Amino acid sequence: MLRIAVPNKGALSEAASEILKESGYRQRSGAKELALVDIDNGVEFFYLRPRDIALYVADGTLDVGITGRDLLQDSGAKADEVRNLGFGRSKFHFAGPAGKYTDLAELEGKRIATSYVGVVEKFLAARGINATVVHLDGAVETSIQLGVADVIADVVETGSTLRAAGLATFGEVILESEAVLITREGADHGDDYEVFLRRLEGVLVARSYVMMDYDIRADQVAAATALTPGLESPTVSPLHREGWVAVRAMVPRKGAQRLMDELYGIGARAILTTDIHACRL
Ligand SMILES: Nc1ncnc2c1ncn2[C@@H]1O[C@H](COP(=O)(O)OP(=O)(O)OP(=O)(O)O)[C@@H](O)[C@H]1O
Ligand SMILES: O=P(O)(O)OC[C@H]1O[C@H](OP(=O)(O)OP(=O)(O)O)[C@H](O)[C@@H]1O
Ligand SMILES: [Mg+2]
Repeated sequence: MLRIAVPNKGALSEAASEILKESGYRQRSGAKELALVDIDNGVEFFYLRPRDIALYVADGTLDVGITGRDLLQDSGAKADEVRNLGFGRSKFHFAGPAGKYTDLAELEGKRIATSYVGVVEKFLAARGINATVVHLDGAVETSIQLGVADVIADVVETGSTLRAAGLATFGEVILESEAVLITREGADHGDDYEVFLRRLEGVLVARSYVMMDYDIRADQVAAATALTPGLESPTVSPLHREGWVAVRAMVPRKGAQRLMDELYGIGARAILTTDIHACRL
């Protein structure tokens, strides 16, 4: 059986279970369930802290896992990213009292509070900056007010937690993160793994593409299909109306509205987009 680690709590947990459900796998019915066997699909799921998942996967205890890129890098575990999953996006930043810091060189000699000691120490070493790293489990924004740190290094999503604490980021983004699928380097997990990957890929493509249909005059087909080339090639079917054809192609969801405007501009009519729920390419 393929053994898969899924975040049990936190920012990645719900979205991870959601994508697995969309991919046709059983998921647990309550947060207290720690493991679940999906016999029909030959897969066993283990619900674990996202921070621990890379370690289980790297040592071969589990075959595949969903975790955050930042957590994977922080752990230093020898697991590989197989696929980015498009949710749980965040940026890792240094931050201090608003207006007080502008440059990362100012970190020299400071006390830096973080839950991501691995990421921060690697960054400081690469820049040759000497600073003291203070390890906290969470709520790091409060540590400055409480006097245990001068600056923090943390995950920023909307920025509202920083603002509420009177803090602001400074310097460049240290790391752009999102949920990723990880596995052990060089591992061969067999057919159930290949099916798992194809199913996930199908859902990810379905999320980022829409199906577009439109009617157009036959003499404009070349121009229109240049705009909507599809994945393999667009379907062009005759219409009852003389000199017109119907075209069907998958197009990226992002930019679909602009594409509809352009198609309309070259004479296409009855332009429709519809969601795709799953696919195999
Ligand atoms: N708003 C967010 N807050 C925290 N982590 C986020 C956020 N958005 C995305 N993430 C990502 O989620 C992962 C952190 O997961 P984790 O479960 O440790 O977070 P958490 O929400 O802080 O959970 P908890 O605090 O309940 O332990 C990281 O990969 C991080 O980049
Ligand atoms: O930019 P934002 O949208 O405000 O999100 C980022 C905040 O969310 C997370 O905290 P969480 O709620 O997980 O609490 P924790 O620090 O105790 O883990 C993270 O550590 C930041 O504090
Ligand atoms: Mg947290």
